[in-house]
Formats: sequence, structure tokens, C-alpha cells
Amino acid sequence: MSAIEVRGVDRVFTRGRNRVDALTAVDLEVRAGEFVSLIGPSGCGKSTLLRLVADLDAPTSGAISVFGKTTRQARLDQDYGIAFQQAGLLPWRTVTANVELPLKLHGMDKAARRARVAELLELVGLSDFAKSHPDQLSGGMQQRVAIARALAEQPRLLLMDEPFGALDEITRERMQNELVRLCAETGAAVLFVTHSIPEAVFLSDRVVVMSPRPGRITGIVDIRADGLVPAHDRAAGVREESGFFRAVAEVRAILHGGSGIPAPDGARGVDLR
Ligand SMILES: Nc1ncnc2c1ncn2[C@@H]1O[C@H](COP(=O)(O)OP(=O)(O)OP(=O)(O)O)[C@@H](O)[C@H]1O
Repeated sequence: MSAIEVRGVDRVFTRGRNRVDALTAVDLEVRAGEFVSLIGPSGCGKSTLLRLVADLDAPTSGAISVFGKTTRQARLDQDYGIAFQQAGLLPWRTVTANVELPLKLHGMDKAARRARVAELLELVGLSDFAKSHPDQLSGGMQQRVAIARALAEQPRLLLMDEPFGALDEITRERMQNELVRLCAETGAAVLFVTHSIPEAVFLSDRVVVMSPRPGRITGIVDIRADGLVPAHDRAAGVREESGFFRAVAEVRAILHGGSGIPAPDGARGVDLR
């Protein structure tokens, strides 16, 4: 089953005489359990695409479904967790109260909620800050709270917009490793926006490269074709493998307007559109 299906999607913003073609003719499928990253220069429509999937905006034309449902129905059914650039925490609630909010809304009893929140805070390394308020945390720590909240209900789909952008490099790699482990445990599909090529390659089964004006998909790199194990099975050491560097070079080549590097057996790891 598809987690996400995007078919022929355009998104045009108009204000007065100004017209921005944020997305043009975007076709994309994310399969259940698959990890797909979107990468591209600023303004190429990555966040717009994520917002459309999350039903925070509507396409000008084309259609999007999430687990076979309309985006609206999927939102109402809370079929996915969201972690966006801005942490979006409620300032008057403690860290614990922020993370447990989705569980509370779904009627989980207090003891089970507290146990789950303790587990999640441990995971993101914030157990000592359970009683703090967001304004007592750094930007990166707030982002980790938002990630814990997105994971609270073990959703089968995660929509993540540069969730690790504000983190230092060491914490960032640790969070990437944790995200792989979590996806392996839960089997969740992920649609992930990033500006980092190594991050996209390490985390993904496929990396979707986009270009601006009009925002469109210029290439898709299948990371598994470079000899890497599926995204769910990756360990930190993958960052040292030759296939990893090959995939990084392929993504970089497409980003810089090249056509990618053909795989040695003639099969192309790059699906150019
Ligand atoms: N609500 C809006 N009204 C008008 N234009 C918009 C709106 N939202 C996005 N845009 C425009 O659509 C284009 C794509 O924006 P988007 O935020 O999706 O890019 P992005 O790839 O996520 O960029 P970044 O990497 O900088 O976050 C940009 O030109 C932006 O100015």
C-alpha cells in the first residue's frame, strides 16, 4: 500500500499580479515503510509539498492521497506525526505536558502516558528537562521535544521538515541513528525535508531532488541501488561505505544540474524526469 500518492500536483501562489509556481507537475509515491527525502535549493517547494500532504494547504490542481484517503481524512484520523522547522511547542506547558498532548487527546490513561513520555524523553536525551518549559530550552532541545511528540503515537507515517536543522553535528548524527532505529521498530514511512546531502543519503531509501522556479522534481536517486542496505537497517558505519559516497556524489550531481552518475551495470540509480 502507498503511504502517500501525489499525482500531477501544481501549487500556484498569486498575490495581485505576482505569481509563484511553487510546484509544477509533481508525481511522487511513498510506499508504506519507505523513507523518502526531499532535497533542493531554498524556495524549490519542499515545505509546500509537505504542507499539502499534511492538509495545511491545498493543491491548485492534481491530487494527493494518504493511505488511500483524502489528506483531510488522514489528518482527522491522525494517521501521521509531524515535526516541522519551528518546534511549535505550547509555551505554557512543560516538556512532559507537550509530549503527552497527543496521547491525552486520544484518551490514554495517565499512568500509561507518563511511562510513554519518560521513554520518549530518554530517547531524545531530555529526561532531565521533563519539568522545564520550552523557553528554558535551547532551539535544538525544543526541536527534540517536538520530535518526541511526533513519535508519541508510533504513527505509520512521519512528515518531517528539517527537524535536525538546528542541532549540532554530534546530536544530529545521534538523532539520525535514533530515527533509523525508530523507523525499523515501528515500520513507519517518512517524508523528510533536508538541506543536507549526507543526511538525506544516510536516512533514505530514495532521495528526491527538486529545483526551483517552477518547483519540480528533477531526479530521484535510489540509494539502495548504490549497494546500501534498506534505510531501516542502516547503522552508523554506513557513513563510511563507498556506496554512501557514491550516492552523495549522485545527489550532488543532480542538484548542480548534472544528470547523475550511471550505475556500473548500466542500470541507472537515477530516475530522471
Ligand atoms: N503562502 C505563500 N504565499 C506566497 N508564496 C508562497 C507561500 N508559501 C510558499 N510560497 C513560495 O513558494 C515557493 C516555495 O516555498 P517553500 O517554502 O515550499 O520552499 P522550500 O523549498 O521549502 O524552501 P526552504 O528550503 O528555504 O525552506 C517560494 O518561492 C515561496 O516564496
